[in-house]
Amino acid sequence: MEFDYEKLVSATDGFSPSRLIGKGSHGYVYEGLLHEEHNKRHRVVAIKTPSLLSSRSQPSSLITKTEQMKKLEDEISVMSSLPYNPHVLTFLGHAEKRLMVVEFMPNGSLHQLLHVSSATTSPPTWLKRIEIALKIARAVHFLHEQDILHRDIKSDNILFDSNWEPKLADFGLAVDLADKKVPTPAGTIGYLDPCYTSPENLSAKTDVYSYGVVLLEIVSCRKAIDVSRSPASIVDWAVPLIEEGEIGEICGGGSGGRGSGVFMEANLRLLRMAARCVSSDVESRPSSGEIAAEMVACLTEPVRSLPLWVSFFRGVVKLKRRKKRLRERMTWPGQTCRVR
Ligand SMILES: Nc1ncnc2c1ncn2[C@@H]1O[C@H](COP(=O)(O)OP(=O)(O)OP(=O)(O)O)[C@@H](O)[C@H]1O
Repeated sequence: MEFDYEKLVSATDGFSPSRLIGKGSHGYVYEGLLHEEHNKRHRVVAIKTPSLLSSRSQPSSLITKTEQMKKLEDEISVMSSLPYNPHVLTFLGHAEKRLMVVEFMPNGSLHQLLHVSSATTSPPTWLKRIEIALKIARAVHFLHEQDILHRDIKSDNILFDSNWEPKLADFGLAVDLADKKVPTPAGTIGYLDPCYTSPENLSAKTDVYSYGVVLLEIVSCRKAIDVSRSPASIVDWAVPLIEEGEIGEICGGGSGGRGSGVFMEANLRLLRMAARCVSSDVESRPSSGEIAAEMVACLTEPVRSLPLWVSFFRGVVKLKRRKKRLRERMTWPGQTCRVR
């Protein structure tokens, strides 16, 4: 959808600092209030601009301006080509390819949820976290099916909507393989595939590496790079532990899955897959489709072992009832009988 440029400017009160949500390396994101003619309602959206368009931004060099405009144009082009997917940030439109309108995500990022909020509150339960991982695996698989590579999968780029549904966002580095352009390697340190050293090395497995890092982050609640620890890289820390089968330390970070028996088997499978994702042998990494399927299997694993628990508890309840009935039958007025 094409928006009127001036309408978007006024939706942000002229790029008012009070509407600024955040700053990226190439642009600013504002909260905008759009008046929708068809239903006479207001809708909150997020509006992304190259930072030079913001009235209070520092003057930029010509190269930087061109680069910023180009990056946003590319992002608009990729996002507008995508069909709707519930796990991908929804593109709503643009104005002159200089402003991009997307759905507003009011609940912050996965990075905040795992690493910032956890300073005051405990991180989400194991099940919740693995559900997030599954949804993002589906988002990546969806993109790969459309021949799109994201190139910047990280917990900062997984945002939560008003229902706390996670969505993959920030397509600033995304590449449409149909365009046959080979961009120079780019990404975020800590998530960037070390095998992606030249443009020709780019493949879907580059995204798989970054996803593997996010999965390690989700399971362990440890940052991708944590300079206060040794080794600082989550990959260098977790992979040897996974190879030795010592996953207790990795799973100890969050609540609800601390190596407890029911989840242990699922955690082991998840972590083995994460280790395959970040393998230096690119060919041995799973495809995004395989990841999504394995995630489903891991999520159903604890549920499959539930019948065992359920029948155990049913057995205990039945036994208690039987004892109670027996006690009632064997008890006469003035006489007690002990049934163990
Ligand atoms: N649709 C949205 N709703 C709410 N907040 C958003 C939305 N999109 C981005 N943000 C927030 O705005 C900030 C800037 O986002 P943006 O995608 O431009 O850059 P980034 O991911 O921080 O950086 P970079 O582009 O350098 O990777 C981030 O804090 C992000 O969480």
